Amino acid sequence: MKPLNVEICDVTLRDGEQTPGVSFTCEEKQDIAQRLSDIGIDIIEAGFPSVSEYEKRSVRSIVEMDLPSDICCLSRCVQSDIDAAIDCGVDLVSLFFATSDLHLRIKYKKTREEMLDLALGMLDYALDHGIKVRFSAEDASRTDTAFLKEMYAKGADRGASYSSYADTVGCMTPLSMYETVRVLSTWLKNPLCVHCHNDMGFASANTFTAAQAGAFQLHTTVNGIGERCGNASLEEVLVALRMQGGVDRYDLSALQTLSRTVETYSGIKIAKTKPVVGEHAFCHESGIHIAALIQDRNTYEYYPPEMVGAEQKFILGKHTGRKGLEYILTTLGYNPVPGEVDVILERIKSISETKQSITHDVLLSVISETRQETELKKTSGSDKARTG
Ligand SMILES: CC(=O)SCCNC(=O)CCNC(=O)[C@H](O)C(C)(C)COP(=O)(O)OP(=O)(O)OC[C@H]1O[C@@H](n2cnc3c(N)ncnc32)[C@H](O)[C@@H]1OP(=O)(O)O
Ligand SMILES: O=C(O)CCC(=O)C(=O)O
Repeated sequence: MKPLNVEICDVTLRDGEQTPGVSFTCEEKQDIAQRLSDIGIDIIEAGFPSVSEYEKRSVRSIVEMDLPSDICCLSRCVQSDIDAAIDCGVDLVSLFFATSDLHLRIKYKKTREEMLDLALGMLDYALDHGIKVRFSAEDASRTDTAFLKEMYAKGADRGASYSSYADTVGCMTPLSMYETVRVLSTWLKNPLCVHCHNDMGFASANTFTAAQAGAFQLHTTVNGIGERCGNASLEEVLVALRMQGGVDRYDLSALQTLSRTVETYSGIKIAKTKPVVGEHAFCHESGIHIAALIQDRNTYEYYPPEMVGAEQKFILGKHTGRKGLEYILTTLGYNPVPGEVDVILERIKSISETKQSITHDVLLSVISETRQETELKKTSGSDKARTG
């Protein structure tokens, strides 16, 4: 498979931090940046320096880490925002403005032309100060295509390094994303970036589909955190790139620790069923599945857990089958005698049906209870034989 031609700009430290209630300390941001860089993430969006002095210091401190990744920050089309980005010494600034008529009217009270002129002036200002610019359309997915093309064309002509398309309210579907990105990326003079939100649950799918359609820079956040329903999730996009896009240059084995780190720092709990990093991503209870998995893991695991730094787990419960139970007992060093598995299985199912988890301790007590009963039966059997 010819690998997709893409790079990742991870925006956990900026859009991820816009998750309501989340605020990373400078040290936490540095730790996350280091981990992203270790994975091989191409660009790290370190923050939005105009938010506060502390935020500005945090962005600068990440620049000073001198990581192999390029460092980027966000800026409105406002001179003081660009000055703050320049002061931080970032490699790239994402200079954004909202391009939809709705946002232009409500937020800026300006016409398309007025706002584009203002943005182009700010683009020139940033470029004159030697900083690379991503010229970004906020709410691009609800913007008139002719205006979007005009903005991108004028930005590229002035020297913007990238044109960026934000699905700010997550209104795109994979099909509309494919069609839109195909048109834009074949037409554009500079590489296209996509920034997808998750309001319909399509952020990662839209991002991957955009890559297949020709987008170059993909925006992600760890665990998919971000405004409202979040952004495209780094781990999902990286696994899709590896499994379906032929991209193998990122070190996926660090994804579990990165994900737990961001969970701790952000306080945003990861759903158990979250792809790649959820507690259940490689966890199996169903008897039919385990019976097949113990012969060949490909039957119910699309990619090996080790690839993403995780491990396979078998859980006992209502849905356990005989083969799975036998396998677990043998792995734990118990060699069940004939009939024993059936008794243990029945007990496990009925305990589980009272909503109790079958922890290791519960299993041990079920085993020991069953064994005692088997012993008792044996003894009373031999007593009967003696007396009878
Ligand atoms: C889609 C996105 O994720 S965009 C990023 C959103 N992130 C954030 O807003 C988080 C950080 N924000 C903040 O800390 C603050 O909002 C700040 C520091 C940026 C600005 O604070 P304030 O000066 O108090 O402005 P406030 O937030 O009330 O309003 C936003 C202002 O920015 C203006 N603005 C918004 N986007 C842009 C833009 N791209 N270019 C120029 N101006 C813009 C608005 O028109 C409004 O201007 P006004 O004050 O003249 O009406
Ligand atoms: O394109 C960007 O760099 C920022 C846009 C953004 O965060 C959004 O629209 O959600």
